[in-house]
Amino acid sequence: MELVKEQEVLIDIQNLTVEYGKKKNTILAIEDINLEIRRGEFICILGPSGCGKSTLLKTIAGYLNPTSGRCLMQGQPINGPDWHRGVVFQSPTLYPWMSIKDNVEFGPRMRGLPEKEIVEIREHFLKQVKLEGFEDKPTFELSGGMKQRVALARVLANYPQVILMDEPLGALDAFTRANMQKLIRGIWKENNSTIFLITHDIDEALALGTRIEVMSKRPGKILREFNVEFTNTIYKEDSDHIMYSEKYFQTKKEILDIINSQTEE
Ligand SMILES: Nc1ncnc2c1ncn2[C@@H]1O[C@H](COP(=O)(O)OP(=O)(O)OP(=O)(O)O)[C@@H](O)[C@H]1O
Repeated sequence: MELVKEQEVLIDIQNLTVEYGKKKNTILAIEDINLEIRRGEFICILGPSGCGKSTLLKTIAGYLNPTSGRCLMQGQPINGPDWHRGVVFQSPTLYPWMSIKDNVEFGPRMRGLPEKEIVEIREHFLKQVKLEGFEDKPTFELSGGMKQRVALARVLANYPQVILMDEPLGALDAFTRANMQKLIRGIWKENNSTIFLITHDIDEALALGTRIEVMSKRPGKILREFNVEFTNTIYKEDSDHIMYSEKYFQTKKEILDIINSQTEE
């Protein structure tokens, strides 16, 4: 943990409150959130349904403005979406008429990179998400897991400073989900990425995160923070065999108790 503390703060959220609507019809979604995201962290957000997790992510992405408080990236207020924060949603937002190749090349092409570099980036990231050989397939033909891998490659191709994921695996079957978790962990490690991921699945947060933030019911506040490192120990080296520890089950129960306390009337 000491090492992480020395890393640069990429996102600095200070007393963030976000409301929807105007005047009498406002909905207070999140209230007074303070959170720092440091380079290399894998932050997982858990909380009851409707507590404001997506609102927090959308504010970091720059889609929503703070009602009060601040959301800074490398010291500068976030004023709108940009390539430094790549977003992966539950339903992959791909261009369905385009091939996998064109979807992944889209960002680098928009940034005006030379053709040779665009091809290198595309080949590198399609290999990383294990889709080499599928370049020319149109994306409407793909399974849910494949689409999500294209969405991930498309975000990675922009070399974002932070990757924001809003329940990226929520719509996948259990088997594909487990494979995708492994893939995301591998990419995070290999690229030394910084990831902020929303999930409803405590096991997913425990298996991936280096820090878990548990939110209250709406208006969402951060109730507890858990520094965890099961992501580095949970898999036996070079195998798919998962090793759960006493500490794992203890932490899971603590988180479950907090979330249950927020959903009981
Ligand atoms: N555009 C909007 N206008 C008004 N209210 C909204 C809007 N978007 C979200 N909300 C409300 O704000 C609250 C927080 O929503 P948000 O989607 O951030 O929660 P969440 O924790 O991500 O939900 P879930 O777990 O169900 O995905 C909810 O009560 C929701 O109904």
